Amino acid sequence: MEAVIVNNLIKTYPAEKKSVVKALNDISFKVNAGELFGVIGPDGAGKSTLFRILTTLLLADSGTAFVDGFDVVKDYKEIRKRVGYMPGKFSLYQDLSVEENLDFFATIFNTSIRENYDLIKDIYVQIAPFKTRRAGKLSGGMKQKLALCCALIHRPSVLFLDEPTTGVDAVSRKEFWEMLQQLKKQGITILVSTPYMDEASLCDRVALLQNGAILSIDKPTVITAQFNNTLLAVKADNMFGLLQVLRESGLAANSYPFGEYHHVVMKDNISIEELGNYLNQKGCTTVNIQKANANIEDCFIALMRNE
Ligand SMILES: Nc1ncnc2c1ncn2[C@@H]1O[C@H](COP(=O)(O)OP(=O)(O)OP(=O)(O)O)[C@@H](O)[C@H]1O
Repeated sequence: MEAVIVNNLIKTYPAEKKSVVKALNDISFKVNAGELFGVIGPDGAGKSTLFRILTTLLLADSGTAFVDGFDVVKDYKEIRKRVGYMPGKFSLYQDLSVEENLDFFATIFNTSIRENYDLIKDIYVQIAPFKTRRAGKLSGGMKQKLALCCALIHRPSVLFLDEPTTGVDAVSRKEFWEMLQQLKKQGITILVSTPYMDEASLCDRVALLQNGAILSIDKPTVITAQFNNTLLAVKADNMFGLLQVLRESGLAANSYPFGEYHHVVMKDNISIEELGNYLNQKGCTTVNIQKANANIEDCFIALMRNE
């Protein structure tokens, strides 16, 4: 069964000089019940707009969407009972304590912390030592855990997490994804948006979103397997100079900084030796060339160029 169905959603916002921004440009997709589904895209791709439409906080210009079988427009009251939503910006009451925030969210959903404690227990024990601390005085990682507890306290069947790991340190990010895997085991469908491409591999399936359009949608391993150019990781003493030489060479279809290397997407008929010789001729020193495996970021860059 599908937990989310999106058909031809279009959403525009008014922009300057009577023009419009197409935040969602006719997108369609489905999410299966129990899936951990990632919406991956840079700032401005349309992630928040999509989540706000699916959680009934915003109306689309056209198209239809269903969550848990209910129409986001006609059945918005039913959907609000069934979804948990963690918005991108910290949305809890800064002046209420950890415990008071949780109690508040439980009360507005007509439930209690006790009733659903088993669902949040593993997350809540991590913030319980600070339960009397005001939410505004928590660290970023703790705020994120509290927000997740509040989004779960009414036992939603579909959970929407909008950029939950943005601005959170690497350790907390890892812990957060482990928590999502545990929630998935409890049968909750999870839609999570993120600008961090490395998080794609932690999802069952992902939609790559750019300028309101889906560039690709599949299992992360299927998307990376579709990258069919030779990809090289290249390093030299002068990385800035190396990038310029690569871009002027005409040997690469694309080249871009990637961690401590530059990734180079080779043109079909060019060998690694040819590239190495060319770089040496052009005065690049201590050149190191290795074959690389494309990850989601490489695929995203390639798909964006094709667009
Ligand atoms: N209320 C608004 N009025 C005008 N334009 C908007 C409004 N909200 C969003 N936009 C524009 O719509 C596009 C999509 O924005 P959206 O916030 O959905 O993207 P996002 O992927 O969530 O990125 P971000 O992380 O930057 O919020 C962007 O170009 C944004 O500037």
